[in-house]
This record gives sequence, C-alpha cells and structure tokens, in this order.
Amino acid sequence: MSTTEAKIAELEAEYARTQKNKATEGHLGLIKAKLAKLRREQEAQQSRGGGGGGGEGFDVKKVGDTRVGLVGFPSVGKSTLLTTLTGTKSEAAAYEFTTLTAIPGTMRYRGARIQILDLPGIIEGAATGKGRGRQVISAARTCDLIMIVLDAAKPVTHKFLIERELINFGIRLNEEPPQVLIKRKDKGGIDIQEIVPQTKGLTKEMATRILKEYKMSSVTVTLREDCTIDRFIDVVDGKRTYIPALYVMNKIDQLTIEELDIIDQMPNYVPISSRDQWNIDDLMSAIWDKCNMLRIYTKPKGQIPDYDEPVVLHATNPTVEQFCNRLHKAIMPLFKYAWVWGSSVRHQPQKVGKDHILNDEDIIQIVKRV
Ligand SMILES: Nc1nc2c(ncn2[C@@H]2O[C@H](COP(=O)(O)OP(=O)(O)OP(=O)(O)O)[C@@H](O)[C@H]2O)c(=O)[nH]1
Ligand SMILES: [K+]
Ligand SMILES: [Mg+2]
Repeated sequence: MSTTEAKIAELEAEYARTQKNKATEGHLGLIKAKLAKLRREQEAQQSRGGGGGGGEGFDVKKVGDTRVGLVGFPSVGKSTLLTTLTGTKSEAAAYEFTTLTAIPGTMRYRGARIQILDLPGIIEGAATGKGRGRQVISAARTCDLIMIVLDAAKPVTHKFLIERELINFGIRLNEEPPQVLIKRKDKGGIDIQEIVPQTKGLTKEMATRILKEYKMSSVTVTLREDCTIDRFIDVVDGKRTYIPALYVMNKIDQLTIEELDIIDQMPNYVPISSRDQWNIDDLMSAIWDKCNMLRIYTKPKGQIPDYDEPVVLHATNPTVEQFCNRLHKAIMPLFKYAWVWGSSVRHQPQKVGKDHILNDEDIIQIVKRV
C-alpha cells in the first residue's frame, strides 16, 4: 500500500467512526476535503503510469450528434444492448469480460445520429486501477449521457458500486454544476459572498477551512446557490464532470410483474430486455429526453422544409445563433434575422433575432445581409 493509499484508508476509517451530527459537521467536512485532495494525488500518480490501464480513454472518434456510454458490471448485457440499439455487432457471451475494448455503433433516432459506446465491464475498484477500469471510466467521461446497465436479477447494491466508481473518478451523475464561483486574487485574504442564504452546513468558517486545506488563502468566493459541503469541495478540488445518467435495468424477462412494477416507479430507471427487445422504444425516447435533444428543420426560401434531415441540437434553450453555428461558422457574420414557424413563436411565421430560443421541431429560414 502506498503512503497516499494508507492515508486515504486512515481518513475513511476516521470518517466512518465519527458520529454524524451538528457538532461534528465541521470536522467531517474537513475530512472530506482532505480525502478529495488525497484522491486527486492518487489519481495523478496513477495516470503517470502507476495503475493498470493508465488514465487514457479508448481512442474512438466522436461522431454524430451526441455520445452515449454503456457502463456496468461484466455480463449485464451491454454488448447485446449495443447490437439491439445500433445493429452493430459486438460480441456477446455468457462469460465475463467478453468485451475488451470500446465498440462504437450509431443509433438513428428522430433524424439524429447518436453514437453508442459499448465498453468493457468494470468491477469494484475500477477507479483506482483494477482491470481496464480507469480506461473505461475515462471513456465514460467523454460521453454526453452515461447509461448504467444493470442486471435485473442481481442485487440492487450493484447500482451503488458502479456509481461509486464513477464518483471517485470525479464524475457527477444527474447533478447540475454548482453555482459557485472562486476567483483567485494576489492578496487580501478570503472573501465569501453569499448571494443565497446557506442552510446546508457550509458556514463561512467551514468554507474558509476547506479553502485553506487547498492553500487558497486569497480568493473571492461567490455562492449563488444553497451549497452543500460536498458540492463546495467539488468546486475547490476542481476537475469534475457533470453528466446525465439513465439506469437501464436489463434482463427483465427474468422478473415477476410485481418486481417490474417497483422498478417502473423509480426515477431515471428504464426496464428493458435486450434479448427479447422489450421496451426498447421507451429507452430510445428516454435517451433523447436525457440528452436534451431537439430537431430544427431548415426551410430554404420558397421550398418546403426538409423533414428528413433535421439539424439536431443538444442544449437546454438553444438560441438561433447556436443553431446557425451548428450549421456553419460562416453564417453568423452575415446574419440579418430569421423567420421561425413552430411552438417557440406566437405568429406563424415570426421574425426573430439571433437570441431567440428555439423549441423542438421548429422550422427556420435564415435571412442574410446582402
Ligand atoms: N435473459 C436475458 N439474458 C440476456 C439479456 N441481454 C443479454 N443477455 C445475456 O447475458 C449474457 C451477457 O451478455 P453480454 O451482452 O455479453 O454482456 P456484457 O455486459 O457486454 O458483458 P462483458 O462484455 O463481458 O462485460 C449473454 O449470455 C447474453 O445472451 C436479456 O435481456 N435477458
Ligand atoms: K459477457
Ligand atoms: Mg460486452
């Protein structure tokens, strides 16, 4: 065991045996900050070549409108699912670690090209270098959506084990990035501005102690949300990736109706059977929603829109400007205004500027300066 590993184990033990209450909150917060810092050091050591697999993802080119990664324990059915969704054959078999590298496929859905990455199975300890774990998680980090694939016949604890690996690697699932700004300055100490009242344990004293742990002694902190200690540490420690996630419960052909009813009520869960092709349509539409995808149809002057080839955007509240830039860089410098038909406008069509926000299935015609 390296010294870093030993220190981590020691702090984890201390955290576990400390009672969790108001009086110990500050102490626990500090342990968390120290742990985050040590994990970062460990991560740096491993990506320098210490741990198995290195910190690099698999070298698969990003193509299409968005990228979705399949992450899960071995033999939960990731490769079977890739083939079901994309038609691309990825070897599936009853033994563990059938897949040894990243296999990309393309799912066509509502005019969009969605790249799906089948990945090798991961096991506990993946983030710290077991098996190809680090490579798999690095690849997951490049995705716009992570699908955590679970075997319906396996214990629910598997979900938490997989999540923990991703979390230990700095990935945050279904979490918005914290509205916290930290600006370094040359001198003048720590200045904390609470735009929103802090009710979740992050006192100014606590924040200051965490910052000092990271040797940040001259900074301005702006708290624009009611922030938890964990989320504050995430900002201070840095290098976090915020990615939406779906929990795909596969092999439901092995469940009873009663068991299925329970899964159906859990948020972000999609029950499927990859083998029997059950509920695949629901999964596709859940992928679409989770990626914030929308289709915009272009309409050349005097012609009907091209409904077969939408321009696909994935963004919350995309503007006309974002749409134009997705089409071509050369458009915006010549942009005058646009005509829009659809649910984002009151009149059909309506003349709009570059900051207008588009809705799914809007039709647009760009008018350029001549
Ligand atoms: N009953 C049932 N079996 C399935 C389903 N999907 C996959 N399987 C079986 O589960 C086994 C593992 O499937 P794979 O697709 O190889 O699983 P994987 O997650 O890619 O496995 P690794 O690449 O080894 O990590 C195979 O025997 C599949 O036929 C399903 O929906 N129901
Ligand atoms: K397998
Ligand atoms: Mg596989």
